[in-house]
Amino acid sequence: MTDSIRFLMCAPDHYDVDYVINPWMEGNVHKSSRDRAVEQWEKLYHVLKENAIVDLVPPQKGWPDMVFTANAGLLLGNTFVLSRFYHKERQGEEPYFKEWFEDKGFTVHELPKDLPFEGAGDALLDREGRWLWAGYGFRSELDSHPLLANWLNIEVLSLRLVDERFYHLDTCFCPLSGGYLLYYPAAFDSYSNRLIEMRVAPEKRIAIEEADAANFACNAVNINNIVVMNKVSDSLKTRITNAGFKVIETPMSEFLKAGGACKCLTLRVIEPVQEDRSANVMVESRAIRMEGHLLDAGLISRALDLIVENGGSFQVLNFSLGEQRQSTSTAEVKVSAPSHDVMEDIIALLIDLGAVSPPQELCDAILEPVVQDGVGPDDFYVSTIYPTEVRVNNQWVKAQNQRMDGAVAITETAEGPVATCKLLRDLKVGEKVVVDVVGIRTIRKTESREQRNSQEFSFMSGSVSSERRVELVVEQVAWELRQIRDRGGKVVVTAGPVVIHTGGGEHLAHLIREGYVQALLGGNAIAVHDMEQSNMGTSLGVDMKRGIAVRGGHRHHLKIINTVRRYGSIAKAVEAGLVTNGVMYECVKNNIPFSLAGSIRDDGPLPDTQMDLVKAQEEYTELLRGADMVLMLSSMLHSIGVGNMTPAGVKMVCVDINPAVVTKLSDRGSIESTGVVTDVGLFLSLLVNQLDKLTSRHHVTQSV
Ligand SMILES: NC(=O)c1ccc[n+]([C@@H]2O[C@H](COP(=O)([O-])OP(=O)(O)OC[C@H]3O[C@@H](n4cnc5c(N)ncnc54)[C@H](O)[C@@H]3O)[C@@H](O)[C@H]2O)c1
Ligand SMILES: NC(=[NH2+])NCCC[C@H](N)C(=O)O
Repeated sequence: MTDSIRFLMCAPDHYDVDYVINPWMEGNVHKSSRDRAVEQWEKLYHVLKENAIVDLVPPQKGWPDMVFTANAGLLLGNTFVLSRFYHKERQGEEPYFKEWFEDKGFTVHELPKDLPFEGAGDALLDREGRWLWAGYGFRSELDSHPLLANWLNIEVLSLRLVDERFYHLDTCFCPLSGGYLLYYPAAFDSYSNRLIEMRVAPEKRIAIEEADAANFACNAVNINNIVVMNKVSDSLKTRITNAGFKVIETPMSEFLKAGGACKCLTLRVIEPVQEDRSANVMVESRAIRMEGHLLDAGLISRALDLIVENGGSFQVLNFSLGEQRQSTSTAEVKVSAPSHDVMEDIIALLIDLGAVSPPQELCDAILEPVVQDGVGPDDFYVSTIYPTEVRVNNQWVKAQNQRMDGAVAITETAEGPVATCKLLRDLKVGEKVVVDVVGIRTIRKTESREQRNSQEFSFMSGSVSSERRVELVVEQVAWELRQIRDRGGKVVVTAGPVVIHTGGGEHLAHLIREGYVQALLGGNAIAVHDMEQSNMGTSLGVDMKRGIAVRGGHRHHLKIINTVRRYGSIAKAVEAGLVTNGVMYECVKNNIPFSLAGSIRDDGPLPDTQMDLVKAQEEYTELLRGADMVLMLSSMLHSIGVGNMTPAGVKMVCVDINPAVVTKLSDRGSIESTGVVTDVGLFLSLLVNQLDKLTSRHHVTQSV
């Protein structure tokens, strides 16, 4: 028996599965055998007693989970942090554990109300006493970690649990003596896995498979070189043995039904204490403020979900609900994250939802100089599609040229600071760039309930519409196109060769001729196949009238490329009468600017195809400037390129037969984007039909 090692246990007199608070209890209510549970508990008790001292806390009727003393609290030296249980089913255990530790002379700390922390179930000391691993995500709140660090004067490393089955840290993580660690990596998020890998050398990590994890192999009691656990696979047993430990198996089937095993049934009362330790925790907290239709637009729930999904936790500090239909609500939320990097990721996402710092915490954006042309500082703020303002010299400055995936550069001018979204390659020495995520806000339109509902109906709120709804979307797009044309607005079309292959070319040509398109973006192929069709009646060698391949037709597109190259440009080929109809013909005849961006697939290319991709991106950006609507027609490559350049506020309609492409393009979190999963030829023909109907109806109305 090792004198210095001491455990606390609680006899299973009142143990049963009475309720469901974890996935293991599901379907097991009153299904565990009392006799077998007692037998298994006794066996564990005796194994431990042979190797350590075991104290007992009296069991209490009505608190069946009190057997799991690991959850009583957390001890270090003479300090005990009492658990604050997440579920009311276990909260009644707290006073009994408190009394026991106070009686024994421990200094007992209690967490604030509503800040759950489930003791040694969720906090495990490195066996050398160097730091404390603390879990969060299900039962314990991240915000409890700074308190643990202070009370216990130790470094706390926060680990996020992501698999409900492993809801307590000790179900999937077991530090062993000699710096070894037995753990199940899939129970943690990637940030936590990186942290574990940074602190525990590869040869000391014993990562286990799901089958052993599901048998609670990590829920083991380690006493020096002994590891006591539920039954374990032979291969894992060999690995643990090879690391110098002796494995003692003891059955735990009855406790598994409540989601616990060996380690849960014990609380180590004497832990190694390192003298030269100091409090340290990487957890950061910041407050944010949100205003708008927080409840009925679902903004607040989106914000809170986003915090949790990205590894943070939150506390709603105050919430004032707008009382009238038109009035807005405000909320102040404290966000906590396990590190600065995670905090930045979360805040950047919240900024996109319109979150700002509360007035008392407002400060200027942090700027760092560009020290090499075309390279930003490491921590640069990545711009999004949303209109963005940065705070410079206590003033909000609106960023110019809003686009996603850029940096925000600040230049001082005589009129004051100017903020511009810039691609990394365009950054210049002498400029300053916004880093971190403070002093940045995005401007979200606050639509009234009615506006939102009608837009949602008409544009389906960024949703992907099914075939039977195509006609409805076509009606809406036609309506928008006509409105934009009539007020002298700008519609940019991006299109791939499928438009021509599906017979949509004549319809797109019609739209251009009728003034519905103000710029065309595409690649080599749309122009090649459009002119092939105009000149030879085929598209990629397929006869467009009969729908069959023409003998030798595969050469057609090369011939047209060759001829246009001889003329020197598409415009010259049109002027010379080589091309007499179609998409490119209408662009030339109606002075509609177009840009053809090159790609690795291109044949030829056509003389107009811009093979310098930086220049092509610039041409695209230029043609997109001031657009009211972008119609994306069956080109994943060019449509995604365009999506990246287009700020929020521009209506985007993406038509593609592949739902994944449509989802990627229309899922911009902005109300203006709509996806249509359908054949592009069919879409264009319906659209032209609808526009004709609208126009004739317009004429009729006028003449009445
Ligand atoms: N001969 C050539 O020079 C040549 C030929 C082909 C492509 N290219 C070039 O390769 C690049 C990529 O071409 P891309 O944009 O066509 O390819 P892409 O794969 O990026 O996009 C094609 C899209 O069309 C969709 N689609 C297929 N059938 C459809 C239908 N019936 N209705 C609606 N959508 C449909 C697909 O789901 C896909 O998303 C472009 O730059 C293009 O110019 C060159
Ligand atoms: N430290 C542990 N993992 N304890 C297991 C606790 C089991 C108990 N039924 C609960 O859900 O709270």
